[in-house]
Amino acid sequence: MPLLAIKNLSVSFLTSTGPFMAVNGIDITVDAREVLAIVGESGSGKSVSMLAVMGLLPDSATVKADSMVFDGIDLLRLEPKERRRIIGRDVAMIFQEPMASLNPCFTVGFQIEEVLRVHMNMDRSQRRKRAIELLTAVGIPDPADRLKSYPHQMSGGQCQRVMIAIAIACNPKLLIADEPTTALDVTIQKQILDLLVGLQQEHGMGMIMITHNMGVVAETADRVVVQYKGRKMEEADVLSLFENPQSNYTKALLAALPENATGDRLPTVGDYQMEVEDSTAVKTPPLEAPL
Ligand SMILES: Nc1ncnc2c1ncn2[C@@H]1O[C@H](COP(=O)(O)OP(=O)(O)OP(=O)(O)O)[C@@H](O)[C@H]1O
Repeated sequence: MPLLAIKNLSVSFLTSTGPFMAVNGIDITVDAREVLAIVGESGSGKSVSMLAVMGLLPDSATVKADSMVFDGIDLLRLEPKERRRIIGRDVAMIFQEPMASLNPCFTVGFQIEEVLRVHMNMDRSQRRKRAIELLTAVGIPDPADRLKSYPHQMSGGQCQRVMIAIAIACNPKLLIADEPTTALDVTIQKQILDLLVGLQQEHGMGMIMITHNMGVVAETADRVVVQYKGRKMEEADVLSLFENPQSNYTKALLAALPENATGDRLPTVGDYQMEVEDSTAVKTPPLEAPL
């Protein structure tokens, strides 16, 4: 049984110009201990799909799905309070902007301990001990001292490490990482990816890695879902996707990698004249790389 199985997820937003369909009939599964990457360009509905699982979308969103089963329980059939209890403890999410995700008014120690207080029912000394353990696990030196730091006293990479510490604080079964390295310096990105994959393996978590970066997919994923304009274009294990992509959109994403450039300029996804008619049909594109 998969850890998470979503069937036929759709999300639409009420906007001033009428309803806007951000996610359109997507199925997603991830197994325990598996890393699933959801890849696609900006606006393809990657974040919205996962925010729907977390129950974090605004009131203007309408979420529909046939089922959304996590660890054997259909989240759609739970009372909001019960759903929040499961989601906060067993499913954790980290976001692109670590500085924006942490509260600037509280020390990182307070913010880590708050999660432990709410979800793990630990007393003060247990929380402090666990917070030090967590900062050690995410590679922050002098953890006992750093607990007293405010987010602005730490670098972007360190803040992302703190966010990861908060995310794994309750030993979640599933970790959703939404573009966790995009806002970071290139030299730090690899360290954070390695940290995430290391923790995923050590703790046996399932992980969903949302990214627009095929390099990140290659580094981290076992399996990949490719999304475009709210629809699933392709799903494959990572090797098959890179060696034998089926959809033209995936081919376009791969062709746009700098190492695959063949002409004077990089091809763009637009060069492949994407036309989405239904979740599987994409018109045959001109596949030669542009000159
Ligand atoms: N609250 C909202 N109201 C209206 N439209 C929204 C809202 N949130 C997201 N959208 C739209 O839904 C679509 C999908 O957004 P989403 O953030 O999931 O894209 P994404 O693939 O994760 O891209 P990115 O990597 O840029 O975050 C976008 O067109 C976005 O503008």
